[in-house]
Amino acid sequence: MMEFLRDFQRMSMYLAYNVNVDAIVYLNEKHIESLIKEFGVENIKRRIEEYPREINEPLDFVARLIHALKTGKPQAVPLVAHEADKWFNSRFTYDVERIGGQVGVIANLLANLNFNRVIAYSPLLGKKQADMFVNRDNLLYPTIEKEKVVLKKPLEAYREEDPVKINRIFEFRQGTKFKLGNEEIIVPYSGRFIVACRFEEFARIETSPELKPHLPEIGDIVDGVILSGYQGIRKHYSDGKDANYYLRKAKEDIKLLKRKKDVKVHVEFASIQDRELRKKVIYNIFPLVDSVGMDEAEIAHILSVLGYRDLSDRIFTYNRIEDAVLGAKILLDELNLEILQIHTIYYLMYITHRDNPLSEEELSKSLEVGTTLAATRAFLGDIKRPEDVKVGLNIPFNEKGEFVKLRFEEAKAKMRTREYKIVMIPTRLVKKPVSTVGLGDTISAGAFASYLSLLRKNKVY
Ligand SMILES: Nc1ncnc2c1ncn2[C@@H]1O[C@H](COP(=O)(O)OP(=O)(O)O)[C@@H](O)[C@H]1O
Ligand SMILES: O=P(O)(O)OC[C@H]1O[C@](O)(CO)[C@@H](O)[C@@H]1O
Ligand SMILES: [Mg+2]
Repeated sequence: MMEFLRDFQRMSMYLAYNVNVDAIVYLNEKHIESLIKEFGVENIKRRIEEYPREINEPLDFVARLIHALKTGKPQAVPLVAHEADKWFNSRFTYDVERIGGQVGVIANLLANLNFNRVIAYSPLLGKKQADMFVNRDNLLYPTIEKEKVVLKKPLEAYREEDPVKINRIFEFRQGTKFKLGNEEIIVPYSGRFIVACRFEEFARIETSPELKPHLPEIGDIVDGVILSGYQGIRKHYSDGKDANYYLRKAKEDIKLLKRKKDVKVHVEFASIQDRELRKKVIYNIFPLVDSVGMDEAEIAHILSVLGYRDLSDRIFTYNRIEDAVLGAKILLDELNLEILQIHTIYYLMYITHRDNPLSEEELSKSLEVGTTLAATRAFLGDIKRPEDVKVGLNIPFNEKGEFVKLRFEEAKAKMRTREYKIVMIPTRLVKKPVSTVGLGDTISAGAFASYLSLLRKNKVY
């Protein structure tokens, strides 16, 4: 771990596109019971059956939240109605506000780990968001002056008029018990439910036309790129633009970043409820990038739109390791990724093609960086300096670890895996995490950065 931390100080990373404020509520039994009382058991059950993919009114939220609590899976559902947005403010008081979005979470993490340089871009940068970035010399926002890139601290670069996006995060904990009519529900795993604000003003996920021509030089000066935020694209915009337009722009960005130097690009996937949009993002973006990270709910969602509905349902319902391995093989092959990383509550997994230059041992080490950082953040709430990571190193691997390893070996023995390298490690799991939102982003950033560092060591990058 420590050798990676040293290496990180020589590395630079470019991040785009999403930064927001996460307004967090720690859900307790009282909150849930009072929502059920207010909206009525039958209404909620009916709405769960209808499975709304957007929040147009509060009942949509309550239904999807209760559904998420039953499965214990991480979920994010878009909020599209302004009325419902107001309801959240009147109905909940938020326990904490912190920086969110893959770019927000990862930028602060890498800057605090003393990366040489973290260039964090998002099309909008309001004051509140600029304030939430750590104020350090190695965390910079790209601006353009006299047609040249000038990297500035976010606090010197924000635009007063830019709106600030607020997502509502509901943190739930394993073992929380409540009744839905006669049904007793016990939340099986801890996690977060995200009400992702999707108003049009926040949905223009793109690089500004001024910055865009400079992406080749940015790609050239960094060691890696982490992209996310495609989940915020809409199908249609009021000016006639559509998802195809923004995805074409997104593809251009990746090609530009790789133009001067074939810099490795990681995409951190996030939940996309709309099946058509999800499919578009997968088919447009994944084939252009080297590495993708996601959680177990997201791989199930992806497999479902790629036509593997049974497998998808099995992953969602039974959490079996052989299903996750099979799903990962399908994804790696169909989209021809260099490396795919899946994080779940009990284990992390990498799958690559057999010819990947890293050994399975090295790949495992890279995953360990991911889970150690996540455990540190789960325990402390934040990682403020490299030394904090010692805390994560003292968190034991979870108690299902041995079982996970056994099932993984069994799955490998049963399946055709010769063409791949597949490694799995148990997670270091914090019993009472400060919060869980952003832990996946943390894992992926640590795993990708250490993957790059190992490629470097092997002189293949
Ligand atoms: N209490 C915990 N301690 C350590 N790691 C955790 C804990 N809870 C969750 N994690 C890790 O964080 C991951 C969450 O990832 P994800 O669902 O992508 O979250 P997000 O998108 O909010 O970053 C889990 O798969 C698990 O590996
Ligand atoms: O999809 P959006 O609205 O960009 O938000 C991403 C969400 O995912 C997270 O980055 C966690 O992965 C949250 O911090 C954030 O609320
Ligand atoms: Mg995630």
